[in-house]
Amino acid sequence: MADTIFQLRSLPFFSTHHHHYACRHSRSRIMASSSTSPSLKMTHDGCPKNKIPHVLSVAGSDSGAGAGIQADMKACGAAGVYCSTVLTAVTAQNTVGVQGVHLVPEEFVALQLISVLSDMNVDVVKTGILPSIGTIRVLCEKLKEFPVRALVVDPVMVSTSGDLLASPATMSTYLEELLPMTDIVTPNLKEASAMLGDVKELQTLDDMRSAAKAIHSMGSRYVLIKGGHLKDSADAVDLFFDGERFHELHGPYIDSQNTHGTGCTLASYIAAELAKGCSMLQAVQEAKNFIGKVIVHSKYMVIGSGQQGPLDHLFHLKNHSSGMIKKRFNSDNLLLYAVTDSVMNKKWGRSIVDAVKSAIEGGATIIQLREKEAETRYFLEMAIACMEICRSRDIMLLINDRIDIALACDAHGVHIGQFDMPVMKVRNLLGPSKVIGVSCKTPEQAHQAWMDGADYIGCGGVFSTTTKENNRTIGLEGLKTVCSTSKLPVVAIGGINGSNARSVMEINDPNLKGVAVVSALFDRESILEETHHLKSLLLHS
Ligand SMILES: Cc1ncc(COP(=O)(O)OP(=O)(O)O)c(N)n1
Ligand SMILES: Cc1nc(C(=O)O)sc1CCOP(=O)(O)O
Ligand SMILES: [Mg+2]
Repeated sequence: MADTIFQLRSLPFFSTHHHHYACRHSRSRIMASSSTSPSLKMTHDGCPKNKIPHVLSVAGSDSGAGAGIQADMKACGAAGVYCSTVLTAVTAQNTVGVQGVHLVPEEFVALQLISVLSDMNVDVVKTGILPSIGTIRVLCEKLKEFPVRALVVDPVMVSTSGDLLASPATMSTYLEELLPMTDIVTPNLKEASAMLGDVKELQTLDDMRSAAKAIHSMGSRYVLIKGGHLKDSADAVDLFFDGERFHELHGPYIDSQNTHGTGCTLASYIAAELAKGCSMLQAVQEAKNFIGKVIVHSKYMVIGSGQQGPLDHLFHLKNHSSGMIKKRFNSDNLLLYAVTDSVMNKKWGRSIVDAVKSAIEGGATIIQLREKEAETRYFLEMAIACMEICRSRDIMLLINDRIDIALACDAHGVHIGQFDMPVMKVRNLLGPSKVIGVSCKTPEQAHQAWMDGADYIGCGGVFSTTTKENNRTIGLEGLKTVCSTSKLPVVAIGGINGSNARSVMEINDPNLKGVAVVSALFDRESILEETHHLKSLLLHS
């Protein structure tokens, strides 16, 4: 306590800087629509200063850096938002478990809160573990003294084994004093049930709806119940309630050991998006997308020997070519994508290998072996021979549909459709360094492919074709729609040839990287000449 008083006296802001915050003292909470409030000041040389979105995390430290303050900082960093921290507890933990907890005295929690809130233009406060009644009260008091735009509460109250971490008295203070100040609370199923007195285990979406209503009536303006562990559901369904309407947020349930800290990360990412000016629903959707991606990217990471590894929040900063980390796919390779066809090769009396050689000589930038008729033994022999050619010419070779052949010949990747093996299963089998392309006709399919960790999208049929039976065409309009929302590079396919390739590229969307062609190259007398001709058209369009 003596140390605390000494520090209060030694801080300069009490007498001189207090007036800066007078304008922030009326609490403006996050509304259903977006809002930003950049407060620009000038530097001494007349340049405008940028107000950086700022989240304050009031939470515990995790020495293993999977959860707690450390996860919060990384999640905010990934969202491009500044994160300051007030520690409420220090834990000794790793991937095996929690070995010890040391609570930070509430006077010192108060001092940290004053230090940050009085000086640093905090937009949004996010809470994690609040281990005592005193800590909860100190936080409520300081938030009244230094209002912020939003309060995001992650109610860390139930351990993964199901034990209640908060005493009944602490829980009451939480519900009666903190929840009415809360903009969004993000319990998982067990926490939601604990908040409601543990009278019922939440098992269905209907249970989640009733719980969300009850928690909303306790004072939180928005409620997000995370249904990650909901029984009998293949999806990870979260339920968002805004006081009037429910929104179900669906995402694939991703089977991974590296999920420690997902709750902290989700709440922090919501806080970060709010700090940037998103509406509450947008913030929740962005956070859900981020969590899905980060779990996929963290799946193969090995840190620690325990059951629950951490997430790799900053995966997008990495560009390694090591086997462990995903190789970056150069989308320029999609410019002229040559897709083989065994029926056409038979018709013209040539082997797959000769067809591939000619296409590469003519200027194809990537090859796909699409051999619907070929027997497995022959297909594998041809694929191995084609891989040798492609490796020597530094051209990628992908296999259509057949994950087994891709594995056996160590192809650069695969192309799969909506009815082939699911992307995430393929990723499990091939590992992070292989390229996965997915056929998509709609923005929803393209979004899913991105969420699942695909590398590019094949979009078509742009025009009608006899190469693929019963293929629905989407036209140039359909191609434009997919390209305009896609987060992945796109290659157009279906009926593309020398007379229409320009019109395809002229939709002029930066996501459209090239055209994939079968018959206009392989159902012709000279593959080399046709490829060469199409390549020069593409280079000059
Ligand atoms: C580049 C590219 N785009 C789309 C497809 C079509 O794949 P899919 O929908 O799986 O159909 P099949 O090719 O298997 O008949 C593709 N092969 N390549
Ligand atoms: C293999 C394939 N996939 C399509 C899709 O729409 O996803 S269209 C198609 C056939 C493309 O052959 P061609 O260039 O001869 O028209
Ligand atoms: Mg297929």
